[in-house]
Amino acid sequence: MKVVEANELKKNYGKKEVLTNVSLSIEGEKIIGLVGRNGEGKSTLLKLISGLIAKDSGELFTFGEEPFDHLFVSANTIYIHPELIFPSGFTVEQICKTAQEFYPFWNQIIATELIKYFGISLKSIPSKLSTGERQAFFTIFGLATRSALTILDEPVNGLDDAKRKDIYRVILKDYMAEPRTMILSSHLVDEMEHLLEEIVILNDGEIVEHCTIEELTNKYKWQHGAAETLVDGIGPIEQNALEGAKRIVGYSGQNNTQMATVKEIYLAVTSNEDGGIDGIYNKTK
Ligand SMILES: Nc1ncnc2c1ncn2[C@@H]1O[C@H](COP(=O)(O)OP(=O)(O)OP(=O)(O)O)[C@@H](O)[C@H]1O
Repeated sequence: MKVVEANELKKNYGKKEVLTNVSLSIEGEKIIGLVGRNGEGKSTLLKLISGLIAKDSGELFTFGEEPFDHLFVSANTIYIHPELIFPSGFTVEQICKTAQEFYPFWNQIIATELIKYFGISLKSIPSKLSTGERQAFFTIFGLATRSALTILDEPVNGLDDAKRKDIYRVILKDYMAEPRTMILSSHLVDEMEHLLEEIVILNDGEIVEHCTIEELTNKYKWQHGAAETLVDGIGPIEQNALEGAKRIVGYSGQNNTQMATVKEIYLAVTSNEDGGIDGIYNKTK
């Protein structure tokens, strides 16, 4: 069964069109990265998949069901995001205890041991934790539910370098201990790339790429040469005094190419080629 299936999915907030035409198919146990620029609609898509908000039109199925307000979907899906709110006054320990009643595969040992490892007191109240501590708790909570569809929206938000490294390791270990479908959304593509089997790139209300990391890096490459010799590319041309111009292009066998990183490809695929910040300042001259 497909875990997620979307066809021509649309979502607006009032007059603001956010998702205009999303088609997506996710199946199997794997870790998938969802990336896109700020405000492109990643969280909106994840909320739709989790059944927290309703679509406007198109088709959307999670575990074969229309997800909005669907008990089976909510029992098998966890959506963790930095603005998560737990019942006020509940301690971390009480939240974990209550979670056992909601989540049939809840792993109490993993939850409490990881919470302690990250230096969080079981007696603390999430709203009183520091941003990084709270996020670590949220991500641990999401993983400990062991939900068949585990969605982590910005799982390392506010965490320092060392803690981010730890959280990535925890995500991978937890996935290996209990393989399931995980969707991670983050802007730190280069940091989480090693965890991902597939990547989904959202841009202008649509999915512009959904493939394995290997397919992505085989598809787009840096092309080098004099500016006038470069074929039309997708990214901005970067001038380099020694090497001539270079840009990322859909690879079509040119021999003046070299591998681009996932982050470079993501930035090129989602760039809007207006005048940018330079253009704004040039207007004032
Ligand atoms: N409840 C809402 N009401 C009105 N507009 C909303 C609402 N939620 C989100 N938006 C708008 O929809 C757009 C997409 O928001 P969303 O949070 O899905 O983007 P995102 O890709 O997750 O962004 P970011 O990377 O900055 O977290 C934004 O322009 C946002 O302002």
